[in-house]
Amino acid sequence: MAAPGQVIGLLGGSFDPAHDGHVHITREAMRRFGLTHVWWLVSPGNPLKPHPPAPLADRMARARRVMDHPRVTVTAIEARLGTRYTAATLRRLVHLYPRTRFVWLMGADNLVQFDRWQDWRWIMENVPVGILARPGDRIGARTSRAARLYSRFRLPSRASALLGRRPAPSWCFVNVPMVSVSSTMLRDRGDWSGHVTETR
Ligand SMILES: Nc1ncnc2c1ncn2[C@@H]1O[C@H](COP(=O)(O)OP(=O)(O)OP(=O)(O)O)[C@@H](O)[C@H]1O
Ligand SMILES: O=C(O)c1ccc[n+]([C@@H]2O[C@H](COP(=O)([O-])O)[C@@H](O)[C@H]2O)c1
Repeated sequence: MAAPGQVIGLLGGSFDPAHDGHVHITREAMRRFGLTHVWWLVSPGNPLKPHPPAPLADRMARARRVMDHPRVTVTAIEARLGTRYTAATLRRLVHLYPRTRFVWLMGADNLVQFDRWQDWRWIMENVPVGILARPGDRIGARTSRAARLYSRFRLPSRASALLGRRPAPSWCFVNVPMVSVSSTMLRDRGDWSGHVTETR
């Protein structure tokens, strides 16, 4: 699945459902962070979210319809590995693919609460992190605890293309054009409730 020399961006998410915002940040991340590939890690369930998402098979099917790019793979690898926490997933991937470079990708909203993630410092210290602007979260992200504690490891956005080749800790925030869609918005509009009412 991964080959030596590749620089693979990992976009973890509930994808409940996948939408144009995910597609947009994936394309921007490939361009800005010098990634050769991106994997969408469709999560068995975000450990911080109280309600379980739609069935994994439905979210995978929708994600594969929405994201059509030869260098993007939609995968349920966390379900296969039996991991739910990102640090555990990354530990396994780094072990399985020692000659591949990984970059953890996330929207700015996740940097705001990153210090609540399990072993978040391990993530910062072992895998470069690429952060993409999201409506409403740009300032909160840049002033977050994680951003402050790791401020001296921040790569300036003009050097973002180097992120995937740098040793951790290294993180970079890029101010990409923003798309305001969210899965919450789509669920609230009734556009998605797994296989039961999906119309697309
Ligand atoms: N419009 C967007 N702009 C920037 N980042 C986004 C956007 N939508 C999702 N992301 C990022 O994609 C990753 C996966 O997101 P997720 O599947 O939780 O979608 P979501 O729209 O945030 O869902 P929900 O509304 O249910 O919280 C996260 O890192 C999130 O920050
Ligand atoms: O590891 C953690 O503690 C942790 C806490 C919250 C979220 N995550 C991961 O962050 C990614 C985005 O989650 P979500 O639900 O906002 O799409 C997804 O891969 C989750 O598994 C991970």
